[in-house]
Amino acid sequence: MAAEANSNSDNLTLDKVREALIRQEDTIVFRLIQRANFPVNSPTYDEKFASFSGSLLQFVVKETEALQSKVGRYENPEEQPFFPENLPPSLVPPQANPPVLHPAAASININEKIWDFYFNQLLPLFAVPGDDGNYASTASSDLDCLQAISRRIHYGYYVAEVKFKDAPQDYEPAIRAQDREGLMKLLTFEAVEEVVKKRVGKKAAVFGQDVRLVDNGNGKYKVDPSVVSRLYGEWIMPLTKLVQVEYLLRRLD
Ligand SMILES: O=C(O)C(=O)C[C@]1(C(=O)O)C=C[C@@H](O)C=C1
Repeated sequence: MAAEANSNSDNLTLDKVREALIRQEDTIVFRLIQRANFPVNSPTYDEKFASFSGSLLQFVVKETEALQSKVGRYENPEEQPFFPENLPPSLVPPQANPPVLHPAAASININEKIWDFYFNQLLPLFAVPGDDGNYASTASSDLDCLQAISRRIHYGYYVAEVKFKDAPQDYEPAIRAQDREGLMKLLTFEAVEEVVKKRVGKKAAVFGQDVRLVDNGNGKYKVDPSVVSRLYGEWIMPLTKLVQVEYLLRRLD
């Protein structure tokens, strides 16, 4: 169950879900700043590292996800693993909260797309070229970024659920017609997207400034605010909308 929204579907409102998305912006911006402390460190991603069967990054992600699965991380619908195959079961008793989401949410995991844009497009925009040898820290920092971004995007389940509950008469015809485009139009609020892009850029400027006692810093940011706005505009919001559409398409099953 979503810790940040509410444990009861009747208490779930669009305002509350949007507040949860706003809080997650802070986490994402801070984690990008953390990752930007290291250069690209490309050996982290070499197809084969030392005696591992894949890269050091894959090893860190798979082993971390296995541990987190045992302690119940993936019992939360918005927490989706990057390597869902063969994850060990949770050893933690399930929570007694009534489910808020349609069970279809469990089958929607778009982490492959997130992995792809993060490593192939985003990372080169905010990590400087170079190699300082800190591969383990780099990999865990990447995983921190990936998990925060993935959680935010899969939070689309709750956004979609609340929109559906607020206006079933608008959504049901498009769902019955399996009309992706129609659903996309219904759930899109361009004015909200513009505000989100501006706000996350501002957060990157505020959180990522160089703080000095004597003067007001050097005007440089740890992560370029325009890259954070772009992250939201090109990837995070479009993929959150994709999760919403996928969820709604199955909402009446
Ligand atoms: O706030 C909403 O209504 C959402 O659906 C979330 C979100 C976003 O990802 O931030 C996505 C689509 C909307 O066009 C606006 C914002």
